[in-house]
Amino acid sequence: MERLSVTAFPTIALENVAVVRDGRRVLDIAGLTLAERRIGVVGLNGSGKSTLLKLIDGLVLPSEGHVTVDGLSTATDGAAIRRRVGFVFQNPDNQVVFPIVTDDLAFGLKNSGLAKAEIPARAQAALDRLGIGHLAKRRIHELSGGEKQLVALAGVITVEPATILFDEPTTLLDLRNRDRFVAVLAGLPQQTIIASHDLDLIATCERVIVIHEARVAIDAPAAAAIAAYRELAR
Ligand SMILES: Nc1ncnc2c1ncn2[C@@H]1O[C@H](COP(=O)(O)OP(=O)(O)OP(=O)(O)O)[C@@H](O)[C@H]1O
Repeated sequence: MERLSVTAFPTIALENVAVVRDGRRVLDIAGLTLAERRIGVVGLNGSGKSTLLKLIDGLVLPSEGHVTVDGLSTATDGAAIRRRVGFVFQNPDNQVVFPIVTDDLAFGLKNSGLAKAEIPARAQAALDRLGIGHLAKRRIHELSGGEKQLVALAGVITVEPATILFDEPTTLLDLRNRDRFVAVLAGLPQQTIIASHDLDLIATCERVIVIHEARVAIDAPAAAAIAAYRELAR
């Protein structure tokens, strides 16, 4: 059963943003507004994709310029933004804290404002939604990579963010788990922004941004953006 109803997607805006590291501009974006449901981000290694995602939820702050989510600034409203914007990392081991699946999800809900008694049901509902309700009492470190990735996604879904950022979500998955994860992702009602080298996954996005040498080189519907990226990558 669908728990979430997302009617309008947040507006993410980057204005004159630069991220400078060791004197080098590792991301340099004059202006970018993101409001579509499914947005893909592609680019060569080191082009700046992860940095872009981390800017959006304030894990990285801009050295210059401003990043806002529905008018909230990552510089001053990071905590409020992270309640609206969830992040699924490439390696699920980086985002699980507790050994047992339900305990980990419950931990994520500690500051959600939910009554303590409601937390287990909310956690179970997120697992059920992803078809992994049977993993609730399992030890996370004994799960397969694909199962762990789904548990990490369940942990993000429980807090019902309006936007979910995915950084290389399928690279650790075998073909079966990848296909399962991609199917789950396609059914999410949230705004999703996906950085990936998996061009079949990127092809499912309505808008695709190609980052090249720290800048937005192409911003187009998926087919055109992927074709242009293939040319760029030659
Ligand atoms: N804290 C930092 N200090 C120095 N350089 C950094 C730092 N963070 C990122 N960089 C550099 O910024 C550039 C962009 O990194 P980023 O992780 O955003 O790239 P990416 O496009 O996600 O790459 P990949 O496809 O390899 O994951 C890289 O050259 C990286 O080395």
